[in-house]
Amino acid sequence: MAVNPQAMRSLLKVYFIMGSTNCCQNPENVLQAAIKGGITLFQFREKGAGCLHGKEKESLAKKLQAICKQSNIPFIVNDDIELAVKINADGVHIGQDDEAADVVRRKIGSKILGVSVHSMQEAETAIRQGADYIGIGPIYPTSTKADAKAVQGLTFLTELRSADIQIPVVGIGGITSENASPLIEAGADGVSVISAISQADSPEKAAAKLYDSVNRIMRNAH
Ligand SMILES: Cc1ncc(COP(=O)(O)OP(=O)(O)O)c(N)n1
Ligand SMILES: Cc1ncsc1CCOP(=O)(O)O
Ligand SMILES: [Mg+2]
Repeated sequence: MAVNPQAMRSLLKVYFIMGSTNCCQNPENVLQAAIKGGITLFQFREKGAGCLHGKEKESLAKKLQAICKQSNIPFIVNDDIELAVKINADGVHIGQDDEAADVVRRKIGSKILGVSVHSMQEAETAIRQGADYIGIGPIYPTSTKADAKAVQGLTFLTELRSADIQIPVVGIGGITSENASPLIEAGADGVSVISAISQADSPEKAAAKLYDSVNRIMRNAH
């Protein structure tokens, strides 16, 4: 763990994830609008059919990183550890099909490390290997990730919190401002979304709605 858990929890409240293939508009405009709406953390996830590679990917990453920097929003890179180190991103997010968390921790030093987990065993390993937060999902059905695991609802999150596992947790998969409430009530520190913001007519309003609902639920639930 490299980041203070309380600081990490605040960053996870509204965690926006996006790559060029998720947007119907210019990705830089979408990110700028999402930041205006109140997102607390950003992940660059350049993945899927038609995504950018090599220099083009790096160039978009740097543009989005600069936008985040202006507003003090930490910039996380999905999967691509080399890129994260090269451009000095604030952190990385990896899953179970990516490099092992302890190997990644050694490569990134004190940057933020997020790990996707789907079971108690994976959660315990991620914690032991130095994760700052864990991502769990898909909570609800999603059409954004073709190879997503089975929908898990709130079962695993509830199991984690009942076992008194305190690591910062963010939920992912099909989350919107309308269905975020049970997730926060079950102990998540925030929501991570792709389409709820990137595909919205107004990414700014969508981000603001998510921010308001997460904060309202937190005031009542925690
Ligand atoms: C916050 C967050 N949680 C989960 C994921 C999914 O990661 P992974 O399982 O490695 O799948 P890909 O995103 O790499 O397709 C995530 N990216 N972010
Ligand atoms: C990357 C990822 N991992 C599990 S579900 C998912 C996609 C989330 O996208 P959306 O918020 O559009 O459902
Ligand atoms: Mg991954």
